[in-house]
Amino acid sequence: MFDKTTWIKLPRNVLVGHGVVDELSDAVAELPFSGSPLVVTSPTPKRLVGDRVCAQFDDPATVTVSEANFAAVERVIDAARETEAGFLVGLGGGKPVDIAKMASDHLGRGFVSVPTAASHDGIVSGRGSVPEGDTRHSVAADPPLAVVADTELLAEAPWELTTAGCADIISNYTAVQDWQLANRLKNVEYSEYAGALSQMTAEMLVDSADSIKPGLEESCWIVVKALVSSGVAMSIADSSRPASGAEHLFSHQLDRIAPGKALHGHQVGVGSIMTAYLHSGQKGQWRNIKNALESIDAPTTASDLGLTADEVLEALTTAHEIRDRYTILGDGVNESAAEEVASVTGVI
Ligand SMILES: NC(=O)C1=CN([C@@H]2O[C@H](COP(=O)(O)OP(=O)(O)OC[C@H]3O[C@@H](n4cnc5c(N)ncnc54)[C@H](OP(=O)(O)O)[C@@H]3O)[C@@H](O)[C@H]2O)C=CC1
Ligand SMILES: O=C(CO)COP(=O)(O)O
Ligand SMILES: [Zn+2]
Repeated sequence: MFDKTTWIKLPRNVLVGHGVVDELSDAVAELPFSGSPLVVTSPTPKRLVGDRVCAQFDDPATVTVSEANFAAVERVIDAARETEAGFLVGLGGGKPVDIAKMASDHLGRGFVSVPTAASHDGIVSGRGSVPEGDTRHSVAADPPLAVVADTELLAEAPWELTTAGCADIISNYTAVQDWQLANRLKNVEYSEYAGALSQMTAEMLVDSADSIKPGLEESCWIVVKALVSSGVAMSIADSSRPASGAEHLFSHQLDRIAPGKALHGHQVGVGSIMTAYLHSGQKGQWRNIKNALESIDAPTTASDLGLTADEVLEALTTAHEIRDRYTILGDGVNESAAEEVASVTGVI
């Protein structure tokens, strides 16, 4: 008997464009929600666009979070219960969106993602990432039922947030290579469809690199579409594998060693340069990844990230301990090999 079952959870309405934040209530009206939302946001997005969002609903409650942690998720769960919110709106960067996502998953109430920064693919995906103890990587959580990405707002956000989103997508190259390697060596289940979608997303972004420039609203359009596509690849795989390999392990380890120094996307971009080298050596595609990152003005070195060489080397040699996910790092890169890859690629 054929006994394979796949359950792919995807957003239903995805709005991307100039001024679409004012269409949030229309996007929501089509969804199986009732009542008013709880708007989960953080200080800057609240100041920038909170009133425009709240004005579209009947007396919505708001929770402002400033840290991504489980206490904040609990606070949001309590507020949603107290206010009998019908659904949650995550308004902001990855932090409030993830907190809303985790709380809505716990409550079994839907949520809508309204990103104000195109900083990584978590704004779309069925993955939630809230640090707990030593854990930094994402866990499964229901994806947003709608994503409303206003390119006018996103284009006004600091440019580095957008380049971080680009770098998160460029890192899909090495994530897919790691996934294929794990399939060959460890028989890890691999989805051709999700792998191809993720790789194509990275290729399309790199092909558009010339159109990705600060102040150009079209750049945000390109990046958001790529983030959506990467999120879909993760939903198809029911795993972050298509978009997260050794370069993400390196970034998660940096979040423990040197917290708050650099953005997620920027860290994975630099990680991707090094893990591409580990995959294929001098003649491999690490130069293409580095060139692509340079062309959009994303960091390519330890000092661009505000990190010391020692921090990079420590993260690279210990990244394999982050989670049970087989990658090119195998059972660990030793110190001299780490120094070689980081110096040949110009990271240190
Ligand atoms: N779910 C997933 O798969 C993933 C989740 N993550 C998580 O996402 C978070 C990081 O995401 P990131 O977006 O960088 O983090 P934040 O939400 O912290 O946003 C970064 C900064 O940008 C500010 N900001 C947001 N929008 C604007 C805007 N339009 N204009 C000016 N400033 C703005 C924020 O302000 P303020 O300080 O007021 O919030 C904050 O200071 C982490 O918690 C990480 O764990 C990361 C990768 C993947
Ligand atoms: O950031 C992600 C994909 O870009 C999620 O990956 P992790 O599961 O490693 O947190
Ligand atoms: Zn990522």
